Amino acid sequence: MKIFLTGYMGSGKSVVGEKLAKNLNYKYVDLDDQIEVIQGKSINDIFEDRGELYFRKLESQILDDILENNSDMVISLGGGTPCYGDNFDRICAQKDAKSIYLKASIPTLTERLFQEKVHRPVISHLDSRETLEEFIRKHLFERAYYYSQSDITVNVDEKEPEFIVDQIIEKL
Ligand SMILES: Nc1ncnc2c1ncn2[C@@H]1O[C@H](COP(=O)(O)OP(=O)(O)O)[C@@H](O)[C@H]1O
Ligand SMILES: O=C(O)C1=C[C@@H](OP(=O)(O)O)[C@@H](O)[C@H](O)C1
Ligand SMILES: [Mg+2]
Repeated sequence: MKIFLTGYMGSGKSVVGEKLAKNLNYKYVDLDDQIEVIQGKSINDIFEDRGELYFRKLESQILDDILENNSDMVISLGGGTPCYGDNFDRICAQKDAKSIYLKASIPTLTERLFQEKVHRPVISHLDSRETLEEFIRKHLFERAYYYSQSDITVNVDEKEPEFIVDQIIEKL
């Protein structure tokens, strides 16, 4: 089975995904890490040198490779992956797969992303906590349309990653 983690930046897809894969003894793929390895560049540098559109094309191509692979695996998507092109339709069309939305509140996302925005080119220009929060509010409003079509939703606020893993396994 393939398990896709969806959700906004900072919702914990990478942290939870890795632990979930260990727990299930599944292969683990972080889509962003794959892109960085294949390109030999950080996500920031890809955005800066080639632009977001180029990044979105890579993201979609690597998703194709994952969809063609038949191993059991947990895949941490990027926050934008389900929201571009037909990526989410292709994920939904995959046999023996489940998508899981890690749902975090705006205050939780703002708190986490304010510490880590330098690694995320989509938000790195937002200087204050207030502008970041306002951006997240609008952006999440658009993107939640996609995330909420996932098979399973798990609320992640104030929960340890290990507890979230247990909840996912229970819901699966
Ligand atoms: N359940 C959690 N509780 C506390 N901190 C978390 C939790 N999940 C993720 N984090 C922290 O939030 C930040 C973003 O997590 P990450 O897994 O990179 O999110 P994503 O891949 O969805 O962008 C990291 O610093 C991570 O350690
Ligand atoms: O939401 C987005 O558009 C993005 C999310 C990032 O992944 P995380 O959600 O793991 O931070 C990464 O793919 C890139 O910076 C763009
Ligand atoms: Mg991530």
